[in-house]
Amino acid sequence: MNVGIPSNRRSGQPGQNAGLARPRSPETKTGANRARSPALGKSSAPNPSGPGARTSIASGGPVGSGSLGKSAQPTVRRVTSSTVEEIRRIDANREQRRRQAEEVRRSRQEEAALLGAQCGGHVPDIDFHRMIQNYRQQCPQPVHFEPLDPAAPDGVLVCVRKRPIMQHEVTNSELDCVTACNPCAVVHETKLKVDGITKCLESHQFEFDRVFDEECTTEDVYTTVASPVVPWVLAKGGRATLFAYGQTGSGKTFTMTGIQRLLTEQLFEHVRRSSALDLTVSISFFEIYGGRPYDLLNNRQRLETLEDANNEVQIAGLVERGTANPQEMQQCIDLGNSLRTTQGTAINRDSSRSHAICVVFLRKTGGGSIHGKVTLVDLAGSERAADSKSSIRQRRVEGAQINKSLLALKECIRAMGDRREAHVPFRASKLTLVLRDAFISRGPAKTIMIACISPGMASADHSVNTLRYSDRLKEHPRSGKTVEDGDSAAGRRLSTGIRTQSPDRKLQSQRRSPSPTKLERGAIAGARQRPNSGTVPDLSKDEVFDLHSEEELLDEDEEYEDKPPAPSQGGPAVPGGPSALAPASQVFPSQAWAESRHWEDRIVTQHMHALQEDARLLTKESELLSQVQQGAAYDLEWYALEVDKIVRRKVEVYMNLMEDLAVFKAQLKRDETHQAAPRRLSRADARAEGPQPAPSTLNVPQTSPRLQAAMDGNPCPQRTPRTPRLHAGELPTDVR
Ligand SMILES: Nc1ncnc2c1ncn2[C@@H]1O[C@H](COP(=O)(O)OP(=O)(O)OP(=O)(O)O)[C@@H](O)[C@H]1O
Repeated sequence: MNVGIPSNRRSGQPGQNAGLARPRSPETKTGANRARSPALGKSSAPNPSGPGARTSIASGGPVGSGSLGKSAQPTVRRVTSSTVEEIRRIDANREQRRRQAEEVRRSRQEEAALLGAQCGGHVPDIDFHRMIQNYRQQCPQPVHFEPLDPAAPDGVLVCVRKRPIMQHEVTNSELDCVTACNPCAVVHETKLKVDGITKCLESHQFEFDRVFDEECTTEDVYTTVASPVVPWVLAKGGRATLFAYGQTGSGKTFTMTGIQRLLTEQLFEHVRRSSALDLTVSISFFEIYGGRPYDLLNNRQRLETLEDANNEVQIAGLVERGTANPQEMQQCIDLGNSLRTTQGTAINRDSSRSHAICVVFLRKTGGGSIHGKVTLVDLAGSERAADSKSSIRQRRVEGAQINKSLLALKECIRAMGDRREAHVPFRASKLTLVLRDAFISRGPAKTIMIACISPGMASADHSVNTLRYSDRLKEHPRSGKTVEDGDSAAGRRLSTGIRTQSPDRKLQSQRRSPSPTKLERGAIAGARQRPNSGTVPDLSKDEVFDLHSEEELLDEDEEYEDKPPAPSQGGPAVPGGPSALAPASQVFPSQAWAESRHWEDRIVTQHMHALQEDARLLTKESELLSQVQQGAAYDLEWYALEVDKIVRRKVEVYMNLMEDLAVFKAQLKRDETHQAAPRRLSRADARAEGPQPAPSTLNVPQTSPRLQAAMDGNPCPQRTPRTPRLHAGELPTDVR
């Protein structure tokens, strides 16, 4: 018999069901709880009737209109079991949950619509957006930017600048995943938990000397980090070096051009004020592209890095322009920036593919000796291997070269930071070679690294790498340690002093691993009591990424060699340096790279010669033709002979070019596949590996003497002597 089941449950009347969701009145609660069986565990009151027993409750009148209600007599007391009560309670809870879920869905939709409107209709992941917002709300107020203290001990100042999110990132529904809260920079990564559904936030936190958010202007950056350096350089006669480092498209050039402009204005003002020092301002501007320096103030003239007997690196032929006022200096800077090598890449439409180095000298008037120096280095953008997977080989080689030199820069800093390493591999790249005095300086020196980061979520892993790279620089001690670059290097003392380290930094410096360990990072986060709304960063994975990325970098290009210096050879005189100089590029070539370079140069030279020869033959040909057409050359047999000679010569020239091209192409292929140890290919190798020139029925020599000379590394081939000009009626003796 169903008397115990309430009719409203069976009839399913909404009004009555809805009423169940209301909080129960104390009376109902008491009665229901008393009736609940102990098996449900909710009631403390024991049920004397035992499990399954029904408790009779006076209903106070008829209930419901269902069949059950009809069968029951109005005067019969309603009987409700504990199970029924439990079902009611569950129903009520479910209903409540449904309403809450509905409420959450509606507010989520509203938020997504709002965010979508801000992002031009592209809705990013709203859950991650909320998590990041939540994280930011819990962040403490950023610390006020204190300008760099010029009196602070020499060392490396590491700052971070986050640029605003760009339209193309918004269009790709990318979230701003970087929280810049001076002195902390946090990169959030979105992850799914192991269940594959639950979203969580992974936050990588770093601490630097200054962290500039997207609201900060270049003036803010300049005033804080660069401006105090100018009076210091004048007063101490020091050397200051500013680097802009970061992923391609992260705002390095934007920041550096602003700093160049502001420095120009400030420098002349201070020089004017310090007229007693009697200084003049001059500027050099060059870029390192593909491992070679080019003068940006001299129409991209190719330069040579030379090393003197004292192991001082000199850049032969680099133009240094004297500037009398800020306008002149700005003109030089604008000229240099306009000549810089740029290319469109997948990340940046106008990506700088070179390291631009602008050196501002303060020299004593008349004497010419350097009083102080400010070097502004706009590093080429670091790239992930994935970013540099361009179909154009040149882009890939550029990317590999850039990464290689940045890796070399890091290695130098790493080696200097490690007291156990006596050798600093400055020669590992041109960049580190020419910047050596930024790190090893006899006088007072300050180095400022501005790490630029993109806020887009697609760049999160790259931003973490940039911050990790910069984090590494903080460990550079510059603390009275002798670092030598090669056994013959004159031992140079690093300028003494180390920045006072925060406990966090000390903690990091004690270790040898590239980044804080999981525990350390946890300790850092804990020490700062910064809430992390996401999961604990999985550093083991980060380490793998870091190693992986380095492997990728190395894999993109051959490992560089760091050989001991060769004895100085005779070379061109360098202004301001000893006459006996050895080209640094010859002393320490990267073998495979040098091999490619050799062939590249040779092919270009060869092509030029072929073109010149062709032009000469063309002139001869047209003269010959006009003679025949005008009837001046009546001997057709002679005419045929001359044409034959011309064509043979042309074929010979182009066959030689084709053969060299075949070798070059095989070399490129070999470089790309990294299969063989670098070695110079012979023509036989090339024939075996590369495409064959078209078989010729003409009896022409396979290799010209000029070409053979070039292949054997002999001096540049001699131009063929010009044949005397033919006049109408004259017979040419030889077309060669
Ligand atoms: N702080 C900023 N505020 C506004 N726009 C910025 C900022 N930083 C960078 N940008 C813009 O971002 C784009 C990329 O910047 P920039 O060319 O300076 O990057 P980069 O790091 O030098 O790249 P690459 O290494 O490829 O040359 C430019 O359009 C620039 O105007």
